[in-house]
Amino acid sequence: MMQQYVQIKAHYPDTLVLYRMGDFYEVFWSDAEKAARLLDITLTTRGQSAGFPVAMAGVPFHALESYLGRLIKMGESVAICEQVGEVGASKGPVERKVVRVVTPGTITDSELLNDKQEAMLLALHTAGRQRCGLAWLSVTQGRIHMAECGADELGAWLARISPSEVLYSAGVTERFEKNLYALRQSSTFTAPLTPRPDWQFDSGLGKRKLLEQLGSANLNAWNAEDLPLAHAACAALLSYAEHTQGRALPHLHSIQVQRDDELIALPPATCRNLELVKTLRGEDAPTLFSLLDTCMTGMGSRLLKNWLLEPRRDRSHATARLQATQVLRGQGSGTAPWQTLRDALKGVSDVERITARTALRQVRPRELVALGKTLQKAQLLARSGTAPSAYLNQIFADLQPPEGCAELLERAIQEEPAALVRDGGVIATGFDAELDELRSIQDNCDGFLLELEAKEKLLTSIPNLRVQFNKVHGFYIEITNSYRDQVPERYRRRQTLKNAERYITPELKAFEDKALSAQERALQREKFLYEQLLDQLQPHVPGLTRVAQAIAALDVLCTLAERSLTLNWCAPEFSSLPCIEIEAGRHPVVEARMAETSSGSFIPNHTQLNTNTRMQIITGPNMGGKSTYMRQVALITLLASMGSHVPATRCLLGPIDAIHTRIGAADDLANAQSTFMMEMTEAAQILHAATPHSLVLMDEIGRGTSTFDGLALASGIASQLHDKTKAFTLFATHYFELTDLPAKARAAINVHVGAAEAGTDIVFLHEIQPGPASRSYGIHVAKLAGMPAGVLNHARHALATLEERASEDRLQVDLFEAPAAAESGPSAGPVDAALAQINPDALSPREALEALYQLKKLSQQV
Ligand SMILES: Nc1ncnc2c1ncn2[C@@H]1O[C@H](COP(=O)(O)OP(=O)(O)OP(=O)(O)O)[C@@H](O)[C@H]1O
Repeated sequence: MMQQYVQIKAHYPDTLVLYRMGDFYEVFWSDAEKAARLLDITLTTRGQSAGFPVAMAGVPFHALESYLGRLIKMGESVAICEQVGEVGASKGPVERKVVRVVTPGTITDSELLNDKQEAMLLALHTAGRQRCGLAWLSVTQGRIHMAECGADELGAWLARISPSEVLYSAGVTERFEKNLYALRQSSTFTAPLTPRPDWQFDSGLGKRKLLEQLGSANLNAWNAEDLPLAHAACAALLSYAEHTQGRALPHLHSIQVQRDDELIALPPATCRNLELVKTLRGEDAPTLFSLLDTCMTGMGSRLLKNWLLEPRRDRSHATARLQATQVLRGQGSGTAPWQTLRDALKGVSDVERITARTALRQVRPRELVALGKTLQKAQLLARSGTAPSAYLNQIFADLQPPEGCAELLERAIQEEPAALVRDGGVIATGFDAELDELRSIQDNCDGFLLELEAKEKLLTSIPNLRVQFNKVHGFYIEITNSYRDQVPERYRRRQTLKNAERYITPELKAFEDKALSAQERALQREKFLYEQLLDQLQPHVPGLTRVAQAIAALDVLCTLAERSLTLNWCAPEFSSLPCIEIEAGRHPVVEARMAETSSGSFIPNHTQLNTNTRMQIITGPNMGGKSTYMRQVALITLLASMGSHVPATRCLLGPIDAIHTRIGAADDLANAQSTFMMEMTEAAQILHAATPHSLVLMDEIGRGTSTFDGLALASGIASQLHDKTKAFTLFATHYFELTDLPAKARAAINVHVGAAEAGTDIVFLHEIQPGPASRSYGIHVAKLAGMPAGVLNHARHALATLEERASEDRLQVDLFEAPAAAESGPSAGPVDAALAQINPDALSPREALEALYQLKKLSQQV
């Protein structure tokens, strides 16, 4: 048996192999030590191998799911090795096989999956330094996603996709691998990284696999022909997914190509700072997603998250969603359409995951019952009639279940089947004549025997004749010796006892054959019928996927309608001219929190950004509401772009290509970056990436260093954003000197958050008002924070002295004066000069070598 184990384990060197032995899954040697450590189970030893005791640990088979869940959460992969042969059918150990490998990115078990979250498996390919190919899929969805991006954008893609497992080629450069681990350490993504053999990342192989998967001659229909790097990633992705499932994935029949210029870029910092799906502390609520997600189904929640994190630059999707939401909101009288539809969506099963599990032949009987019921509901919903929204009509059309599927499920599966097929009691009565007969034999066994006994008594006139059964001899008719001579010819003797003889008749023998194996055969028959049912369901898989998508979309649209009404949001409008115009905008999450805790009402604020005003310099006291205001503009922009209503009374939005944020500074100790370094890195990334169609939030840039350095850098960054980048910019600062910028910069204005003084106290008005703030109120805020009176007194005194000296010494410094010349790199030396003279294409090998010697000589002289 250990030989068999070692052979199996050799194929899964980096995976915990759970080896089925009777009622336990056992792990051996280093796997046992690891499992004992991770799961806190007892480590024992048994027997010896090469003179050493064999370490082993085990978990009971019925508790597998819970142990699996814990291992997967810890990022482990597990190979499940089952007994597949008949016990005792051959010499030696019963045949065993790894039936599936469960990894964090390829889980399909409903118990292990999060309802609201897709488990994405992502493969990553890089050739050269510049470009990366990405391919990702959720095994429980029917779609492969592909993209190619610049190496510097990889972090943003990984943050947005948020994979559960990342595959990369074992042949990548050390530098690339280091970068990847650095991204993970900086929490850009949290998934385990799994290296795969280099040869699996083959572009040609990937394309062939895709064509095979889609049953198509080319990839033009999906606009996916020209993506060799993504194809290479796809090859590894599909190989791994198939390897873990132990079979092909027939339900993957569409691809979606994402191009970087199609989506509104939401870099990792933006997702984090705007608290879209996680709070800054890493919790699930309160976030924008937790506020929005009142979906009735897991499918809806997952799609909503997708819409939120993948807003498109093109407004057609958003417009269609808004139109549909408008219809669902109703006219204000009677029950609104969204309410009726939501009621119907209650209790709907996860068709998407059940469909995937059907395609993978892992589906459980009860899931199929739930699927059948949902399809009946979907059929009713599909008849909801026509609506003045093309998108809604398409959804209603897509809700029509595949022909005959619901009926097949209803006929085939019992209403309340056993949890597992192996327990029997799954296939419905009336579905299969042979199964019904086998079951009736079991049910009627006693009746038959009594009937037979009465009949034989009558025929033979033997009053104490008895029909009986025992495990060794099976069925028999027992006749005491006193009636021996009345035994008819047709009786065959089976066994002789002291006082009696036991007989069998052809009729009883036939019954015995049937009855003895009836239970076993019924079970076999059920398994066979279940497999046959799965075969019959396979052609319905594409149709079922379509129904799943329609349910999810309907759920999200009803949710958006409900949220817009409950939270009193308005429909945004889109413009082709650059602008972000918001009337009475609110921060949705802060407002909801305030309503929840009854801590006053949120003060709405207007925002006017257009070609004339591209930048707001925002000043005002700490706690005044600067960050809240800036974030609310970004959140409203994002909500509108995904096709949701927005917390405002009016919103007009022009084209947007990215939302960049530089807010607060969390120390990145893990990556040994100081607060200031991180602040500058993020600001530099924004200056490189932003365009005139981007929205940029800069909160207190420069505060992480000395006042002069910080002020100088902040003014440089503000000027660059205004003059060169020309992005829509909200620039909050405590440097009053920056309020001089609008005097010079045509498209910048000053605004401030209002505050009123009441003696030594301060009242925050949270209102954005035109012009710069008059003062900073830092000491007032410190008082509010409970700073000791001694410190406050000291500070007031120091402040007065500082202010006095500053006004005496104040030099007329013009922060925004253009520098004499752009700072160039280090001055060019003789080596650079010599290098500049060289044209590599024009050199012979000999000349090249000569040039190299010369350069070396020059460099030694420097
Ligand atoms: N418009 C508003 N209406 C009501 N309350 C608000 C509003 N804006 C902000 N607040 C409240 O004020 C608090 C502080 O706001 P915020 O963090 O935006 O201030 P800030 O000016 O950015 O402060 P700092 O400069 O210290 O970062 C918020 O937590 C919120 O409770």
